[in-house]
Amino acid sequence: MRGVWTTADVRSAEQRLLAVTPEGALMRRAAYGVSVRAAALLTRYAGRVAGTRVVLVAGAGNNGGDALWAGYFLRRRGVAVTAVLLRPDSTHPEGLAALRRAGGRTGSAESVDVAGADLVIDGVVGISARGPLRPDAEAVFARVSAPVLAVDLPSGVDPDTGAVTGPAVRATATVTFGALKPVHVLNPQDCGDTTLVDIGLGGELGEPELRQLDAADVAAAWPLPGPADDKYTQGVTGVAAGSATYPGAAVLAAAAAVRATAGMVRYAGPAADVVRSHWPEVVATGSITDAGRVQAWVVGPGIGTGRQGRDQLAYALAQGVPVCADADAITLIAAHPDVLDARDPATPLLLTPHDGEFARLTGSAPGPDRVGAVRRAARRLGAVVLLKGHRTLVAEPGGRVVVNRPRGAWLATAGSGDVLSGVIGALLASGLEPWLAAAVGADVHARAGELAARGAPTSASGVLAAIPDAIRQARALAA
Ligand SMILES: NC(=O)C1=CN([C@@H]2O[C@H](COP(=O)(O)OP(=O)(O)OC[C@H]3O[C@@H](n4cnc5c(N)ncnc54)[C@H](OP(=O)(O)O)[C@@H]3O)[C@@H](O)[C@H]2O)[C@@H](O)CC1
Ligand SMILES: Nc1ncnc2c1ncn2[C@@H]1O[C@H](COP(=O)(O)OP(=O)(O)O)[C@@H](O)[C@H]1O
Ligand SMILES: [K+]
Repeated sequence: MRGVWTTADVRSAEQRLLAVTPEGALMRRAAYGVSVRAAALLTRYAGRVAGTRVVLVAGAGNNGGDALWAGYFLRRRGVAVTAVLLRPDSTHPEGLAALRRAGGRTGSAESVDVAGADLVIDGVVGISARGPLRPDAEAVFARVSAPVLAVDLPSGVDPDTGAVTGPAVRATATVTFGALKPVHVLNPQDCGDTTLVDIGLGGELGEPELRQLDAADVAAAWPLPGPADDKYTQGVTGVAAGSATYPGAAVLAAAAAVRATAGMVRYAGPAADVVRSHWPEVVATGSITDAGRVQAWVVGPGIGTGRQGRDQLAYALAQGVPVCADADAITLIAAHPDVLDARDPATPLLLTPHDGEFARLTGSAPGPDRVGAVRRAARRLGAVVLLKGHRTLVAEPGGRVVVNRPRGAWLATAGSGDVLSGVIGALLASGLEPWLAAAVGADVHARAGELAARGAPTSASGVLAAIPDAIRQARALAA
């Protein structure tokens, strides 16, 4: 798992490291990393490094200092460097002196030929950023047509939430230092391709704010049958979904559970005939009370919000096995919180709302601080909460949050959420703890979306069919 730390965590870790590091060493290390990435971008976009033109946009603090020092290193590679000083009176003095010493020039926003640059380096503001770009910086970036390399993070984007509430830099690439910050994983669109430069912060960082799974984490967690296994030992998934009018949700959720693991899948509900006709390996019954034993229940997709759905949910919650409550089950819990009384508090509960369901469940939309919102909801509900969206967030009551890596927006298609709940249900049935089940399920779901699409729109059935390839992909990358 990769960690992601808040700006407050990074700042205090930097303070501890600064105390034992020679003056200016960290900044030069950081800036050298920026210059290396800048040279790679120049090679890619201008075909060469020496003889190109780079414009630095430097603000008042150390972020500007990094940019100026990066300019110093680029000068040594034959690049013509000009810095726009947004706050000439409070520009980082050592960085400015170094740039000048190396033959770099400076100018005002009006005098520098920003439009003629081969690359622009954004050193306006870093982890001390508050709010959007101010008008002077906004005016400079309005004239930029070259690729932009952001120092630490794209200025104007909130470092801790990734939210954009006004003018902001949209970077081609970002070089960050010491640790990934939330902006890099919550707003990859504005960061572009992010590289992390090691400045020796590792030992100073505590618990991360967010985590990201690697293929190795997914491969290690994914249940595979072993020599001693049979269809029961791998966990039986129960799916209570769909209705006579809407059998699709039932078919998709049950089929996703079939695709995800090798054990057995039971379906219970009014779409039993349809499910059976599409997926003969599913053991289907009309009523949840006749379903037989399972090791986890998925309940909710397409069950409706009436009496029947409520009874199914209450029954599933009373069985003493983990429950993944999705779609209508979430709406039912929001409308009748007492339905949760049927659950033994020790029985894991996992909720998978989209934004609308989240608002119903908690009384307010997630808002710009999605991590804070999902973390609070998990704590209050005593459940794992998976908040859907372009980036899926999974929080557990103890506060740990995983953010998945979006792989395009292919999953924005009807029924793909039903597929996700089936996958997660199968993982719960196999015995994975709910937080990990939701996180690795979301990862494979996103991989399946990308594999199904291969550059053209896909559908929930396409995502479903690609689940085995998604699992193979994670395992191959981890090998
Ligand atoms: N510490 C270390 O060891 C290392 C640190 N490193 C580097 O230092 C960076 C942090 O530097 P920092 O703390 O000096 O602040 P920084 O982000 O440059 O902001 C400066 C000032 O900008 C202003 N400002 C705020 N919002 C704004 C906005 N929206 N638009 C425009 N201006 C805005 C605000 O001042 P104000 O104008 O509000 O008085 C603020 O004080 C970090 O990101 C990394 O790049 C690396 O070298 C590695 C080693
Ligand atoms: N723009 C997007 N980019 C990536 N994933 C998305 C996007 N929009 C939705 N998704 C994903 O697609 C799934 C949709 O689920 P849901 O809203 O329950 O739809 P449905 O009810 O039609 O199945 C979720 O896993 C969600 O995270
Ligand atoms: K920046």
